[in-house]
Amino acid sequence: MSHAARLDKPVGGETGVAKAVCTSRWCDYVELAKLRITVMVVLTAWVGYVLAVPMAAWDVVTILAMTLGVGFSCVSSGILNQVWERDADARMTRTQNRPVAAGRISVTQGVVLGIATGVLGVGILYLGTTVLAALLALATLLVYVLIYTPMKSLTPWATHVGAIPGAMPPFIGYAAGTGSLSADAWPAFLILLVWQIPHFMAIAWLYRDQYASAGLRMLPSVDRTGRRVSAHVAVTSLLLVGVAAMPLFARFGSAGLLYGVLALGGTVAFAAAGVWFAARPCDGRARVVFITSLLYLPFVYAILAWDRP
Ligand code: HEM
Ligand SMILES: CC(C)=CCC/C(C)=C/CC/C(C)=C/COP(=O)(O)OP(=O)(O)O
Repeated sequence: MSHAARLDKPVGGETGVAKAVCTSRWCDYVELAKLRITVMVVLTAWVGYVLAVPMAAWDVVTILAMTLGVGFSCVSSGILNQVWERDADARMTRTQNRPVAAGRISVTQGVVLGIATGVLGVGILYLGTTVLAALLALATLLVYVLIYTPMKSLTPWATHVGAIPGAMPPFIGYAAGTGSLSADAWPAFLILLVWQIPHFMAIAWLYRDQYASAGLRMLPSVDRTGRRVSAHVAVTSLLLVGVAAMPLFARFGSAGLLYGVLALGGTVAFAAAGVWFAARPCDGRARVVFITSLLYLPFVYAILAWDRP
């Protein structure tokens, strides 16, 4: 069979963000790597580095090693997750075309690629940045693959556990720059930690039937009334405003007026979307929260990185 790219009609998915279906070998590798999420993860690590190191002291080799190290570690976590979840993935329309679930990449290939990229990522961080950055990346990888992934079929609290590795990349970037962590690294971690709950509850609301039929116990799949989903989204949306205000205080980074106006304004707008969804959960509102979440994170992180004292 030819390995030329075949672009079928885009699959919109319930989130409304269209994705092309592509069945060439290279598309398989790109999909295996979860490239879109990896790009976002690397960007959040960069912000951690920028918060840690003044521009005059930026080191190109460290930045390159951090980029490759975090990138490969994230790719590894995505591959091992897809190997582990291949049966559940095969039962959901959203994920059934993933290369391992669809059998285009074998389990052995997946395990080899997953371990190789993980060793490469953590190794590059160790050799090219700091021991702490490498250890944090290793812990992130292990928690995501060995704790979060199997927890998804057991309890809706898996999401809150998964949010911890999801929020680690800014810490890894900070540690790559300084070899340590201090108070001004915390807001970037906490913003990302709290942001993930509305981000994912919106997605899980839209895919609640698919998650249920795949045996994954996401909150919207087990809470059919939506009351607990509403509570989680409302509380975390409001909490996000609190953690996003932290950088304005001297101890946590002394961000300036630009951050105070634009980033906090953006946070209030995102929180308002979350509260609006929580007031009456429905697909339309969930789609707005999901799309706003993807716009909000790079926006607020860019201002956090830019508006330094
Ligand atoms: C508990 C944590 C998280 C969960 C369970 C989660 C889950 C998901 C899921 C299932 C999608 C796919 C939606 C679709 O198929 O339409 C998605 C999309 C996305 N997520 Fe998350 N996510 C989490 C954390 C993060 C983090 C930490 C980042 C980056 C810093 C991130 C970035 C993205 C991006 C960029 C997309 C859109 C692109 C794509 O669909 O591949 N997510 N998320
Ligand atoms: C340095 C390093 C290792 C970084 C990795 C950071 C990381 C773990 C990001 C992803 C966060 C997350 C829980 C995504 C959802 O996975 P899912 O399995 O619920 O999504 P799926 O259903 O689409 O597979």
